[in-house]
Amino acid sequence: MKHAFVPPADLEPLTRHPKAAAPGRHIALHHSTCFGCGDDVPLGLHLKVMAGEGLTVDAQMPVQDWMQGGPGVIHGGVLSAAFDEVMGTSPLLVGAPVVTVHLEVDFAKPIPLGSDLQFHARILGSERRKIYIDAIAHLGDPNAPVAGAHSVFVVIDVEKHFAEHFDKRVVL
Ligand SMILES: CCCCC/C=C\C/C=C\C/C=C\C/C=C\CCCC(=O)SCCNC(=O)CCNC(=O)[C@H](O)C(C)(C)COP(=O)(O)OP(=O)(O)OC[C@H]1O[C@@H](n2cnc3c(N)ncnc32)[C@H](O)[C@@H]1OP(=O)(O)O
Repeated sequence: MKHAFVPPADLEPLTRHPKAAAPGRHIALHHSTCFGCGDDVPLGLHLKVMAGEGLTVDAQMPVQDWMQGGPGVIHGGVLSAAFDEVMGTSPLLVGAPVVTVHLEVDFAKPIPLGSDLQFHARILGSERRKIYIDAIAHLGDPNAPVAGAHSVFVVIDVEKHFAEHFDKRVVL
């Protein structure tokens, strides 16, 4: 798949945290009203990101009617949000809470409503506080991706980062 993003060639390798979720287990450390992964939001992606082998994660998302952009196909922004969630969860494998600073998405094929979209993301490495990640989405054959993404996340101190906004959080 065509893409323009070039990660730095000299990224530091990262290693799995000893307490990281085992391959095949759900990585559950975000909050229940998150648009991407929360169980308590009526309109959300409800993604369950699963630890994979090494520094990889997997997720699956049924493409529902409300996600429509062009007639009969997924909206590019919904797909981008799903990539953000899947990739943003993966640094928990290395014990690092992050926020997104950069996200690029390549749309290779129209993705029909009603399809079962699969995601696979991998951590490429780090440079200081930045973690580079890429991902693909496919409809059953990982060798035939329908979309791809590249991202840069930055490791944060969660309490400090959200201190100013925490009181405005939505609790359902
Ligand atoms: C109780 C509630 C708990 C909630 C917990 C939430 C999250 C964390 C926990 C776990 C994560 C689990 C699951 C997450 C799932 C999904 C993830 C969704 C993530 C999102 O959806 S999150 C929303 C959108 N996100 C933002 O809301 C970020 C806004 N942003 C900032 O808050 C600042 O930007 C900050 C703090 C990130 C950095 O600021 P700073 O002052 O600390 O540091 P600085 O500026 O030096 O940047 C450091 C290095 O990043 C480079 N850098 C900066 N910007 C760049 C860019 N655009 N492209 C390439 N590189 C960039 C610099 O160049 C430098 O690199 P270098 O080291 O090479 O100089």
